[in-house]
Amino acid sequence: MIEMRDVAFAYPRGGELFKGITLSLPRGSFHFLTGPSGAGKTTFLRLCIADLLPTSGSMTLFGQDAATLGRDALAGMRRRIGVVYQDTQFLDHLPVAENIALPLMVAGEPMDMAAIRDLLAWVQMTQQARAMPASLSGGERQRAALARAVILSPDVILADEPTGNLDWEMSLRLLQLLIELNRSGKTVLIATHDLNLIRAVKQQVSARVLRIAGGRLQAAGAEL
Ligand SMILES: Nc1ncnc2c1ncn2[C@@H]1O[C@H](COP(=O)(O)OP(=O)(O)OP(=O)(O)O)[C@@H](O)[C@H]1O
Repeated sequence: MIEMRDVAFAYPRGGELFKGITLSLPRGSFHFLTGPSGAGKTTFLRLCIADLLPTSGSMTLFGQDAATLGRDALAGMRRRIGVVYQDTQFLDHLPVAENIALPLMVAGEPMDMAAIRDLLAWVQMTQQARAMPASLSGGERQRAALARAVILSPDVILADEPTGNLDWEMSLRLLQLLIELNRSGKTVLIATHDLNLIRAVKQQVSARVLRIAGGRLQAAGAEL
């Protein structure tokens, strides 16, 4: 799905953030990305959706070289990748159901009301369909964010500290949804600081844990 070969990245006017990254995220795999604050986890996820491009090395998305993709091709690729951010932004004047449906509108797809209802039920938000985003709890916001990230049926789901503001119980609930997606064949990559959460998930699925630190990406140590 996503492959990187000897990738290095530096922000303009910044030093090299990482280098020598070779990685494959195959179909149906489950990966965690961990590492100290500022090591580059968010940057790495932005590379995975070709929001940023490697400064050297190569990256392929769904078999195509990311550097050669034109705007339309890139937009097509991004539709196949759903992203959940730590602090998800919603359009505050639209109810939850419309917020979840936004990617359909942006993609020019018909409003599939049955799919929206199914997704709301899946994230246990049926009661909140008409609620406004400002009234949601942190856990509800993140579940709505996950529903929005998967409304276009992406092949890959990237989540950047999706449980950062949630308590343990709610974190597990959210992770359970991501596990379900993985079991249905989706590729999942989650950036998180929370090693306990990684341990809990690893009891249920075979997940690879990567650690980014000191500019390098490696398999995490034996503590996991
Ligand atoms: N747009 C940008 N321009 C320049 N430097 C940036 C930009 N975004 C991030 N950085 C820098 O790149 C480094 C990595 O940031 P990044 O957000 O990827 O780290 P992170 O591992 O996700 O951190 P955290 O765990 O705190 O969220 C940081 O030093 C950050 O200041």
